[in-house]
Amino acid sequence: MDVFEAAKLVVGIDTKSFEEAKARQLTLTKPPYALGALEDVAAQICGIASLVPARTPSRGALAIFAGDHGVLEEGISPWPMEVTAQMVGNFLSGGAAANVLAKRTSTKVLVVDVGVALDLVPTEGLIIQKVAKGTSNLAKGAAMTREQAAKAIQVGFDVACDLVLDGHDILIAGDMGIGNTTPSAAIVAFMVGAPVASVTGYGTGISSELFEKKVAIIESAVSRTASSIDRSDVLGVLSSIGGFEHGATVGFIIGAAFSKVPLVLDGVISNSSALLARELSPLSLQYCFAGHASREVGAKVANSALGMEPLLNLDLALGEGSGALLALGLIQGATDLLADMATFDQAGVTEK
Ligand SMILES: Cc1cc2ncn([C@H]3O[C@H](COP(=O)(O)O)[C@@H](O)[C@H]3O)c2cc1C
Ligand SMILES: O=C(O)c1cccnc1
Repeated sequence: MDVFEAAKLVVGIDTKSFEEAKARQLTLTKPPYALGALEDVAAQICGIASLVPARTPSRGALAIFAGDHGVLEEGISPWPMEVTAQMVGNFLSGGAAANVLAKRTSTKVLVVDVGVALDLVPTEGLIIQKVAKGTSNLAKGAAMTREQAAKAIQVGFDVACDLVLDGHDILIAGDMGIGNTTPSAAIVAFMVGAPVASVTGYGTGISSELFEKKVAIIESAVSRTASSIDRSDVLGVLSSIGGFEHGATVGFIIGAAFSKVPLVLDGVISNSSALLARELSPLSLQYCFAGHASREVGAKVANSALGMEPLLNLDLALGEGSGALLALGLIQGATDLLADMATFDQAGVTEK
């Protein structure tokens, strides 16, 4: 299905189930609201499932969207481009942080090559849907064409729908792409209208000198974009300052909402992408959880602009889906609590 058509068909979560879940929390053997944010998480899961109590999501799937970035030639990351492809190999052989955390929650790990510069060998667990071999350098002009942006969004949407058809009941957004905190900060600055320096982070750990350079490059790309593109023009924004991972993540978010399954956002790549998904499909955000507050400052700014409270704050600065995977256990626990705790009546506990 065409993702842009699907985006218009996304419906909001079931508010009746959401409210019913909130009411049920008050009947469980605990002081009112004692489970804090977990009560909201469980209610949101019930709203998504249109069922109270909802079944706990137990078949998670992490899609790691991988792509390269032409802007790397400006020296905005200390790591060479080939690390993207090398890390794809690491994901496929199970050695990355995301693999270790995915194993703990029996989450399937899928790598989607949406624009890695090097040719990858077809392997089990790898989907090759290269839009191009890396983006163009956004410091010099548009990062991609509008057609490429649309193609990346479609890839992410298709991956989400296929995973749900395969029986996955919660999706996790991951990323791999050396240099990708640069387009992420550019997207946040442009979409939120915040000063670039206030949304740019240190990525993989850059020096303060490199940070100044990163800010200057993003500032010039954002002002080039602002002169000709409107915030509601998602293809325009992506083509000007985005990455293929961002495009795919936009589609992945819409695909989850269209398929009525929850999706856990990770760090600054998925948070910035969610700002774009909101333009195409505002209701799709009702299916999203902010997994964590990344150390990358743009992630925090994006989450607050989206009105989302991150579930964890662990000072992670990794991406890959790592923070979202950690939040998955928490979402599962919250859903279990609503379903399995005894009520005051059942347990014979006196209510105040
Ligand atoms: C070995 C390694 C593993 C990673 N896993 C995720 N990232 C993360 O760091 C990169 C973004 O940071 P920057 O914009 O500073 O390059 C992305 O690849 C992201 O997925 C990694 C980076 C490295 C080096
Ligand atoms: O916020 C993130 O996900 C992040 C931070 C640093 C490097 N890569 C990703």
